[in-house]
Amino acid sequence: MLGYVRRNISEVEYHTWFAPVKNLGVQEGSLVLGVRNSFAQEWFRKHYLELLEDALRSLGAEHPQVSFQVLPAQQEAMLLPSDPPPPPPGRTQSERSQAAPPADNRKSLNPKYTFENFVVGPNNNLAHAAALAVAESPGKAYNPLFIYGDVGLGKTHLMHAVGHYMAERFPEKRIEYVSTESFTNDLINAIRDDKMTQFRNRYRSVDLLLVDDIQFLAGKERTQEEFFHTFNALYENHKQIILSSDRPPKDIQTLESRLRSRFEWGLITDIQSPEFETRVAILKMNAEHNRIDIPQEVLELIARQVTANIRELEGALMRVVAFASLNNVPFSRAVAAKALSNVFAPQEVKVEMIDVLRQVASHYNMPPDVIRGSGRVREVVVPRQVAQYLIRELTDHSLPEIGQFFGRDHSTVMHAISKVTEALGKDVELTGAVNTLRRKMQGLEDEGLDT
Ligand SMILES: Nc1ncnc2c1ncn2[C@@H]1O[C@H](COP(=O)(O)OP(=O)(O)OP(=O)(O)O)[C@@H](O)[C@H]1O
Repeated sequence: MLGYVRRNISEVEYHTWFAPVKNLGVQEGSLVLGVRNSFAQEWFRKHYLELLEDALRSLGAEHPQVSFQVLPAQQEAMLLPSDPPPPPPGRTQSERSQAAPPADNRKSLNPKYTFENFVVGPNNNLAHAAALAVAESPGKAYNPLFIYGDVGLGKTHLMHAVGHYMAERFPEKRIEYVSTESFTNDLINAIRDDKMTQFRNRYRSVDLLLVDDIQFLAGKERTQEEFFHTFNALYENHKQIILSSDRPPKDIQTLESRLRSRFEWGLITDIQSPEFETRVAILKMNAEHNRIDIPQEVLELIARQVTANIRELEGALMRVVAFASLNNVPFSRAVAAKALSNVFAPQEVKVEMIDVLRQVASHYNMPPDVIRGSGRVREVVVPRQVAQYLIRELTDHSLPEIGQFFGRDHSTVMHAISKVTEALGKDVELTGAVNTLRRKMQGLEDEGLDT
């Protein structure tokens, strides 16, 4: 069936969407395909349902039915499998291959969330260093390790990375990742089914316990009580505990003080929103893992628009890839702006001085440095004035800042702006250039896209 699909769509499209799909078999007469998230589910329903039904018809099905199910997080792999992680420091490949066969101690871990796949930047380097220290000396370096930060910034990723690292080195160790919600539900079920001994055995016999979203312990007295005993049992046996939360322990309301103080025993570290360069690096890594060749300037445009949440950043990249492949157009800034325009209103598109300069340079077919340089011939002066005019219009930069960018003072920029303003409506060529460039920069250039 996949052969049929592959013949009918582009290679990029196939790799982006179909390579990660899992066949979950036939349920109630419908072929069920597992997809990585709800965005992909919606996308498949909208764009590939007919194709898949045709594929089934080509195999003789009379009334083909296909449905899509989101895979649970731990089954969700990289879109395409990446290379296996390198051996941890201190062990050679041959020693590694003689080690015991990997136990299923990674079953609660997402295979994508490794240290190798974690981009380190100023926003997360302390949390990363702490996680690495814990991975190297579990139960010794910092116990517990408490990581906090806003939604989608990599807390779960780092916790799992410690798990993978430990699983690789000590296949016999027991690793358990659980959300606070699952811990609570397990407890409720254990109480209901009279299975508290099993519950305690399960959580108190692990070597590494990773608990996500610990802030949800707030207000749950019975769960807090049980977690307190779990914590003590592990701690006393020098087992490593890592907790994540959206806020530091002191800000978790209605948390028993004995728990709060325990959470503060080890190391508390936070993760902040990534800055621009880190966002671009994350996008680049994602694109490389998925073997998508996408120009840096397109990645930069995406990174400028999605600033606060890495999960959304990854979603934005997927949107752009999907949009370009469905419209069969190469990646460009205009395509990316268009792909994201439903999610981010055009006025939110942030344009930087360097973007304007690049666009003007490409419009006039000359290197950006020549426009910024000292040349005084009309062929260079006009593009320079246009660039300064558009920067003033499309960015928040002040006249002195624009002047500095061009190595000139603010009065030169003022002069450039008034020159362009005067010429608009009179000089047809210049007016055309300004309008085209403005549209491009605002992401409104449609490049003949079929939307
Ligand atoms: N530094 C990073 N490098 C690469 N990918 C990252 C990085 N930080 C986060 N991610 C990716 O961003 C996505 C969200 O990360 P994660 O689920 O760990 O966030 P979180 O902080 O636990 O969020 P939540 O509070 O919603 O649970 C994941 O796909 C993760 O792989």
